[in-house]
Amino acid sequence: MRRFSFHKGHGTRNDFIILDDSYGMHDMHPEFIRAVCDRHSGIGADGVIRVVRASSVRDWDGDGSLWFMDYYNADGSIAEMCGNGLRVFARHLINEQLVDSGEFDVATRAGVRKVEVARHGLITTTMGDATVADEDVTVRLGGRQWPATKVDVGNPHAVVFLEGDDELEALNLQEAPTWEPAEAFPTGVNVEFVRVEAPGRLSMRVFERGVGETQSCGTGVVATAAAYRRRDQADGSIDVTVPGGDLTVDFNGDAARLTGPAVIIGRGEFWL
Ligand SMILES: N[C@@H](CCC[C@H](N)C(=O)O)C(=O)O
Repeated sequence: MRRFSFHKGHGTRNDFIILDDSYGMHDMHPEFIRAVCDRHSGIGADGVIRVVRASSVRDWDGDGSLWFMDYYNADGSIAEMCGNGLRVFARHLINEQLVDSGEFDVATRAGVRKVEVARHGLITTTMGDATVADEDVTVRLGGRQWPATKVDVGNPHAVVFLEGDDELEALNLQEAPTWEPAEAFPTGVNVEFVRVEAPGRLSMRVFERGVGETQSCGTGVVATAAAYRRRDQADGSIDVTVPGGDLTVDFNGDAARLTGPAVIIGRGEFWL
């Protein structure tokens, strides 16, 4: 039997198991990830975040003194980036005194991201460039289809704008959306469904690659805001409401920043 300790946290109810593994000794096998993320027989989470020193990450050739956010989806797949996970990771580093101020850099597979903890408790992170493609793709779900904007936030997104009043709530996201052309997203995609509530105010639901419907997706919120900016030529910060809460995105050119809450809810020990 293997025993390990963990923390659990969430950002707008996108929830994560956090494993401290400074020197990269833990075996992050997909079967292990699936077992701990199982909501019936495991701890239950949308993903696992391993807290590891960048110098212990084989493919990392940047600043080795940083902490690296090693992110896995609940199905065991690796993702390049997780926006909500980054804030939860930052909160954990602060709580565990692994950083010595409220402003620090974090290494991720999508590059280095900056964290700023505000006095009122919200956390702002840089999210890199949100790159909106010129060509739309098609998303299908439940016998319907929509044009979708393809956005890269380090990880892949397809953003669908819905027009009808109750359409967002009526979607059945127990079913996985599909997309065309298949080559547009060779490693899968996160699909966001969006309603514009007012200028600069959006509501969104998401079907995450490697998980299914989640209560929130930080990179999805950034992708949605970037697609909205392009569609409506909008300026200024953009507020996005997801089932799990509220997040705000602002841009400097294509460079996005995401602000929202992050909470550590407890810690425990798991036997496998
Ligand atoms: N929930 C995350 C995104 C996690 C990764 C995603 N499912 C993927 O596979 O790209 C977020 O908050 O950004």
